[in-house]
Order: sequence, then structure tokens, then C-alpha cells
Amino acid sequence: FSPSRFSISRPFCQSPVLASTTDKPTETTAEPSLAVPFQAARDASVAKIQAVLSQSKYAALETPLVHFMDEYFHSLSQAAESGATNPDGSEITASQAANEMLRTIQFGMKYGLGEKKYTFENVRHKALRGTNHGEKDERYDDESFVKMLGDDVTTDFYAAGCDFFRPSMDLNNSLILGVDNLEKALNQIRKGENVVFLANHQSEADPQVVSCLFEKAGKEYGDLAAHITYVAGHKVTTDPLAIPFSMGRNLLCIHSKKHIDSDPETKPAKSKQNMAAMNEMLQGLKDGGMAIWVAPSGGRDRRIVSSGKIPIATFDQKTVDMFRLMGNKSRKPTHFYPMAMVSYDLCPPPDFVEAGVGEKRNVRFTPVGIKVMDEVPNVGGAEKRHLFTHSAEFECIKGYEELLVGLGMHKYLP
Ligand SMILES: O=P(O)(O)OC[C@H](O)CO
Repeated sequence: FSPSRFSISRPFCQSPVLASTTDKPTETTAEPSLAVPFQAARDASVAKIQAVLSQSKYAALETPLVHFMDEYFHSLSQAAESGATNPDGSEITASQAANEMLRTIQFGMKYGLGEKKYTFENVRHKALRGTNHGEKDERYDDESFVKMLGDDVTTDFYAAGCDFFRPSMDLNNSLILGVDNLEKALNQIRKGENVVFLANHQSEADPQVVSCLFEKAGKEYGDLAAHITYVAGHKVTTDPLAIPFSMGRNLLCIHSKKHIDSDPETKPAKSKQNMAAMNEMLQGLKDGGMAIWVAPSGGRDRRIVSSGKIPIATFDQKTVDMFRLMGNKSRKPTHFYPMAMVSYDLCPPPDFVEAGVGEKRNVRFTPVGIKVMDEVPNVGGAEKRHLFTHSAEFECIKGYEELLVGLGMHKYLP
């Protein structure tokens, strides 16, 4: 790795330019044809949702939800047409699309809207896996908690999130690379050491992409994916549709640097929450055996609208420094692995960057990719800090570009 070369020319001349807030949102036009059973299931599901919404105060949600439904039914219709199957070998069906969609919307309405919406009260949230899941979870002993969940007391929200997004991933043509590094990371975690994956971030479904691709690599890696704690910005914990997916994940809830200044009045409270999250993380790292996924850019990569290229967003050095500092303070060996991710097409983010929630959801049946790069040695003092961040980002870009080539997505190469 040569820092001087890096500063002059990033691989493939990557430009750090992000789409500006004036760019139009990503438009993905629905395919003209939908297979007959999927069309029927889509129409019936839309009618059900319209009936519910018309009798509620959320009538304004009809347009974005119908768009989301159209996207999802098209995605699964295409999956079925391509011959993709579920993990048990069964076909992807129209009734599966309807069940997944209606359940997700029902969760969104129950946990994401209104006075009873689910609030992530603790900065460290533990995945809600339901009462049928093996591990003891004391929250399910609390009567009010059980009452709040109602019929969903047995719901494994982790599995539900994976089941929703998995059929939209063309897993036969997806790539999971760097499994040797994943194996090293797994062994380090098993020894009680900590691992931090420094990733680029492309879609809201990235935690599910990690799960499905790690599962593809092997059961032990699938189990690791369920164990990972994701560093989550405010959208992940406050957007009505994102909330149910987030309930199924281990999270550290923070306010990313990208959005913390959007409302000066609430900045002190947000900074306080970030401090609390860092303390919780430090405790977890001290306990050891922790696996963390963080996007040091503070958000998703955006396409360059004029060229259609998708560069990864620049890693924020202070964020990386903070994770290294916490690792050092924990006094447990803490290992850093850059993780390259290709998942943009699965749920393309809007081209504009904004702090608000409730964005328009697009979903596509597409291959996805992950490459776990070599560990970046956690050495060097204050004067070398930038070299560590550059090295991690450089590796991530290398892996990303290798994935794009391997997946035949040359058009996105920056
Ligand atoms: O700031 P954004 O729009 O890139 O959103 C980042 C969130 O983590 C969404 O997953």
C-alpha cells in the first residue's frame, strides 16, 4: 500500500463526488410485464392495503406503499422467472410475495407508526428473535413487552427480515469472496477477541445482504452474521418501514456525522446519545467476542447521476479513529477487516442525500456481492492515523471493484 499513490489516484480514478441534494431521486420503472399469478397476488394485496389505509389516518401512505408493492412483486416475479429458489429448494411464488409484503407492511404499521410505535430506548439494541428462539431473552419475561408484541411474541424479526429480502437476491449469481479472511475473523471472535468490519454501504438491506451471503459461505458464517452488531444511524431506527427490520438486528444506535448537524437544536442530545453508544460499545468490546459492522462514510454510496457510476463514499477518518480508540481501550485484541459490498441495485437509494425518513422504496432482483479483505494491522500512533483509514478505504475500493467486475457490473466502475 502506498499512501502517496493513493492520494494522487484512487483505484480506477474514483471520484469522491457525491450526488447533490438537487439531483432527482432514483427512478426505476417497473417492468411492463408481471407474470399472471404475481399480477393477481399484487392486485389482491394492493386492494387489501388500500382498504386498510382508507379507514385509517394514513391514507397519504397509499402511493408510496403501492409503489413499494409494485417493486417487490416485480422483483419476485423476475426471481421466479429466472428459476431462483428458496433455501429449501422450493420455488419463489406469488403467494410468498404477497405474504412477505403484507407482513412487512403490517409490521410497519404496527411498529413504525402512531403512538405505540416501537422505540429503540437503549443505544444498544439486542435483536428480537421471539420466544421460540433458543437463547434466553429476559425481555420476554416482561408482561408489558409481551403485550406490546401481541401475536408477534414468537416472531423472529431477524429471520423475517432475511426472508423478506432473500428472494430478491440472485444468490446463484452472487459473490462472497475473502472467506479465508472471514474464517480468520470467526476464529478471533471465538477466542474472545473483537472484530470490526469497515464496510461501504449501498442499500437499506445491507444487514440482510450480509446474512444471506454469509449463509451462502457456510452455516457458521450465517450464525456469525446473526451475531454482528450493526452501527445504525437515525433512519434505521425511526423510519416506519425500517423499524421492523431493525428490531431483528443487534444495533448500536447513533447519529451519523452526515446528519447530526441537520437540526442544531437537537444536536446536543444527539451528541449525548453518541457518547452513550460509544460507552456501550466499549463495554461490549471489553466483554470480548464482539463483531461490529460499521460504514465509516456515515451513509450509503450514491451514484453519480451524470455518468451512472457508483463510487464508494469516502471513509471518515475520525469515525475510524474512534473505533480504533475504543478497541485499544477495551484491552481486548480488536481486529479491523475492510468489507466491500455491492448491493446498490437491490434497493437503490435516492440520489439526493437528506436527513428525513420515509424515502421512496425501490427493489430489484439482482446479484449482490461481498468481499472481506485482509485485516488492516491496528498499529501506529497518532501521526499515522490517516494511513490506517486510507489503507482500509483503499482495500475496500479494491474489493468493491473486483466484485463489480466479477458480477458483470462494469458500468458502475468509478
Ligand atoms: O444517509 P443515507 O441516506 O445514506 O442513509 C443511511 C442509512 O443508514 C440507511 O440505511
